[in-house]
Amino acid sequence: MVHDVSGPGVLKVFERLREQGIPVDRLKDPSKVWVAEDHFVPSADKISAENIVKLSNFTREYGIEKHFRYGMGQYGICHTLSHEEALVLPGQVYVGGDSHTNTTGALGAFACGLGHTDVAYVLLNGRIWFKVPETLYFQINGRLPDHVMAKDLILRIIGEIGTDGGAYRAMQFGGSGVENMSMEQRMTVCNMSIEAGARAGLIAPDEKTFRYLRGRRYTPEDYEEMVDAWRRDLTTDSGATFAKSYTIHTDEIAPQVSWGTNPAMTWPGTPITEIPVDRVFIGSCTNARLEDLIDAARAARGRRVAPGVDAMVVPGSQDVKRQAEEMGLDRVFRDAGFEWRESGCSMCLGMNPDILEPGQRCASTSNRNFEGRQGAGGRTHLVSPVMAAAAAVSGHFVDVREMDLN
Ligand SMILES: CC(C)[C@H](C(=O)O)[C@@H](O)C(=O)O
Ligand code: SF4
Repeated sequence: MVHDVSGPGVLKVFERLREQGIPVDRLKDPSKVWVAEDHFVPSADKISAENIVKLSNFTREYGIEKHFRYGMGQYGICHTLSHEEALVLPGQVYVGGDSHTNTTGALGAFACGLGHTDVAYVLLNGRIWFKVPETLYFQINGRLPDHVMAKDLILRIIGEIGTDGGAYRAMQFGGSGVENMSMEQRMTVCNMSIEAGARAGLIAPDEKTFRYLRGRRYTPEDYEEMVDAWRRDLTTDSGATFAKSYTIHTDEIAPQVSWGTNPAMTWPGTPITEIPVDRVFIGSCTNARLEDLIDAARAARGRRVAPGVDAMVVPGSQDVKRQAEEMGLDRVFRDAGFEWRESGCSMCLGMNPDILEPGQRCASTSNRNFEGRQGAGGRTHLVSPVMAAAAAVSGHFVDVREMDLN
């Protein structure tokens, strides 16, 4: 997978190879390649327009058919499309020109992000070299308490092990807590494994996974036979050894609000209700799937965005948007004063016009609170969708467990 940032980056690598006389006139297998336009949107500036032209030329020249174009039918964030369109299947090795490619480990694929040079290599050769990572195993027991979401669980885990706690390891999640999670929640967990430095996030596929991938646009014709093989082969070996194992009881998890400028900093010791917010962003590859929007709507329904707060909802894909609209969620958000937008990365990163102004503080369902991530001089607090919506209607952070949710 390449998108509107990594695609043009890969093409630069192609140019350099061409200068050195290395042939780059055909890809190993264009049917295994797909392209998304998500990072620069919404944007009408020169660089983004040029990048979209480069991507279009690229897919035409190399015969790539799976190109999800901004503004046309189904499009959105690459890590939402990869699942919704069944572009990746359990047991596959999937690489993408984006660090959150880890998300797709939730399907039981070995999925990870690569730099432009490595992506170029894969496109041309159909293979890549990996040092097999050691595995950290997270045994999650129980069921997430009311109002506590997968985002809270993964923020809590990263808070515990640190942003290098998973460095070049696979973080595997299992146990009843994971079995009880929906596919969408599992994606949130694997998505943020990269924030602990992990090479991959991984969840063994189960009946939920198989059901989820059935009947999608790129679900293969012999899918049921594949499922039979996966049921047999893609389970955790009983004698598996892990570099380290952790046990987490879901009832210990509380709603989280990140503090500071990396996703491991979650415990400020300041009452969250004393922290006012200026902006609220419900979106990104971490938390903009249908279930996330349903959860956020529980805090928005029948309420109003607090005066002075600017809040927006950016569905992860146009299919998510359409399904949410069929459920009337757009009305819930709009009536409450949220903006309801077209899909893309939007305010997750400061690469398009959706940015914080200096000094603004944002409750964001995204995954990175690095300095200036959402705009120079802005401050980001990472939260779950329901915590973000609750902050929007309250004007400051609140503990959703104390709220009357609809
Ligand atoms: C722009 C892109 C290459 C980058 C990434 O790889 O993660 C972006 O998606 C991000 O979240 O920072
Ligand atoms: S939504 Fe954010 S984290 Fe995800 S791919 Fe886009 S910019 Fe990266």
